[in-house]
Amino acid sequence: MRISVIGCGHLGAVHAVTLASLGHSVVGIDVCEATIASLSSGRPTFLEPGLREGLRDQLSSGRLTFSTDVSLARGADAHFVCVGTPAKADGEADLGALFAAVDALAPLLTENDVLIGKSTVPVGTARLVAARVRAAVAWNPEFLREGTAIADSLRPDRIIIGADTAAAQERVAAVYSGLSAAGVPILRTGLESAELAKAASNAFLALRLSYINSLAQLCEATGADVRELSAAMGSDARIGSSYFNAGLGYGGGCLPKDLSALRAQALHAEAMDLFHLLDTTARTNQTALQRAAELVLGAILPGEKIAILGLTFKPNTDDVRQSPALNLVSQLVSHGLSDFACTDPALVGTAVSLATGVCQVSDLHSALEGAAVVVLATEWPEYTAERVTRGSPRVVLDLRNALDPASVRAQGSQYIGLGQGPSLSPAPSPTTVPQTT
Ligand SMILES: NC(=O)C1=CN([C@@H]2O[C@H](COP(=O)(O)OP(=O)(O)OC[C@H]3O[C@@H](n4cnc5c(N)ncnc54)[C@H](O)[C@@H]3O)[C@@H](O)[C@H]2O)C=CC1
Ligand SMILES: O=C(O)[C@H]1O[C@H](OP(=O)(O)OP(=O)(O)OC[C@H]2O[C@@H](n3ccc(=O)[nH]c3=O)[C@H](O)[C@@H]2O)[C@H](O)[C@@H](O)[C@@H]1O
Repeated sequence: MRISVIGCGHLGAVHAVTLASLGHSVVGIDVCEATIASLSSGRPTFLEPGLREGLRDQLSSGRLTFSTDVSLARGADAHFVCVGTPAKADGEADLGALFAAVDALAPLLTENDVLIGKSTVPVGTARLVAARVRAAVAWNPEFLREGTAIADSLRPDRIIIGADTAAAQERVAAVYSGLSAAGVPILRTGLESAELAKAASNAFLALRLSYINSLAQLCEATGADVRELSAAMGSDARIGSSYFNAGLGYGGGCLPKDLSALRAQALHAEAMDLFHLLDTTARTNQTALQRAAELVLGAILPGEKIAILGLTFKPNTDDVRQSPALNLVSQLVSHGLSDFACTDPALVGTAVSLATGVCQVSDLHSALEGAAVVVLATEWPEYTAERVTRGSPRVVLDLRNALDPASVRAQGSQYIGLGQGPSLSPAPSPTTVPQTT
C-alpha cells in the first residue's frame, strides 16, 4: 500500500519506519525542515534503540522517503496523522497542530481516501476532524513506549481501529495485515471508544503508578518494603507485576499531558468522580517527587557534594520532557542546593534546561568524583551498584529501587531506597539545604 505519515516526531518517525518494514511504500511529512533533512539522511532526531538501523534499512530499500511537501501525500491509500497534541496551560489538549495538519491534507483528499488519526486526542476530536475533510476518518491510537518503540510497534498487544464504517476499518486493517497474520489481535470499535481507549489507558497507567507510589509512603512509615509489596500484589494475575515499580513519579511527553487532558475533559463533562480520581493521581505524582526531594535533602550533610545519575524521564531515551529526574534537580536547586553534578548516558556534554536555570551534564566519572551522596534518579542499566559506588560515596539514594542494596553496602556505602521500611531519619521539610559552613 502507499501510505503517508504526517508528523515525524517520536511517534511518526517510528511509525513510518515500521510501516515501511511491513512492506508499504511510505512518505513521512513534517513541517520541520531540520527533522526532514535529518531523517532523509538516516539520522533520527532523537535516541530510540533500533531506530537508526531501521531508518537506514528502509531508506535504502527505497520504500521510505521524507519531505516537507504535503502534496506528496496525494493518492496514498492511507494517511496517518501523528502530530503533537501538547497540553495547554489549563491542562486541555492543544489541537492546533492537529487541525493545521488536517487542513493542509484536506485539499488533497477525496471520498475514497481514509485519514487515520494516531495522535492522542480528547474523545470527540475525530468527529471534528471528519467535519474538515471529505475523506473517511478512522482513529488508530498508538501504545508504543519510548525506549522500546520499535519492538512495541512490531509486536503490539493489540491494534485498535475506530471508525464509523466497515470499509474504513478494513482499509486500516489492511495496513496491519502483516501484524494480524502474525497473531496481533485487532479490535474494531467506534470512533469515540478508540479515542478514549488511548487517553484512558495512559491515565490508568498513571493511576497505577500513583497507587504504588502512595503505598511506598505507607511502607516507609510502617516498615514494609514496597518492592516486596509490589511483587506480592503483582503475583495475583488480576493485578500483574509489570509497571508497578515505585519511584519519584511518572513523567515523559505523554502520561502527564494525557492525564491532564482527560481530567479537563472529565470536569467539562461533569464526570466528577473521574475528575477527582485523576486529580488525586496527578497530586500524588507531585507528592512522590516532593518526598524524593525531602529524602535527598535529609540525607546530605554539611559540605557534601551530591551526584545525580540519570536525567531523562526513563532509560534508553534522550527525552527529558516532564522528566521526574530533572524536576527533582530543579526542586533541589530551588531549596538551595549548589554543590552537585548531574550525569546521564544520553546527554553527556550537553546543557539541559531546568525550571531554575541550566544544568551542565558531566560524564559519570566526573559526576561521581568527590560526591558523598549519589542519587539514582533514572535507572539506566549501566548504573550498577559497582559503578555508582566507584567514588566511595557515604550514601547511595536509590529513587528507582533499581540497585541491589546488598551490593551497594558491600562497597561500603549506606543504601537508602524508596518505600523500604523506615527512612534515614524523619526527613525535614525541604525549605533549606543544610548549611555547608
Ligand atoms: N512519544 C510517544 O512515544 C507517543 C506519542 N503518542 C502521541 O503521538 C502524538 C505525537 O507525539 P510525539 O511524536 O511524541 O510528538 P513530537 O513532538 O515528538 O512530534 C510531533 C511532530 O509533528 C510535527 N508537526 C507539527 N505540526 C505539523 C503539521 N502541521 N504538519 C506536519 N507535521 C507537524 C512536528 O514538527 C514534530 O516533528 C501525540 O498526540 C502523543 O500523545 C502516542 C503514543 C506514543
Ligand atoms: O502515549 C504515549 O506516549 C505512551 O506513554 C507511555 O509510554 P512512555 O511515556 O514512553 O513511557 P512509560 O514506560 O510508560 O513510562 C512513563 C513514566 O512512568 C515511570 N514508570 C514506569 C513504570 C514503572 O513501573 N514505574 C515508573 O515510575 C517511568 O519512569 C516514566 O517516567 C505508555 O506506557 C505508552 O503505552 C504510551 O503509548
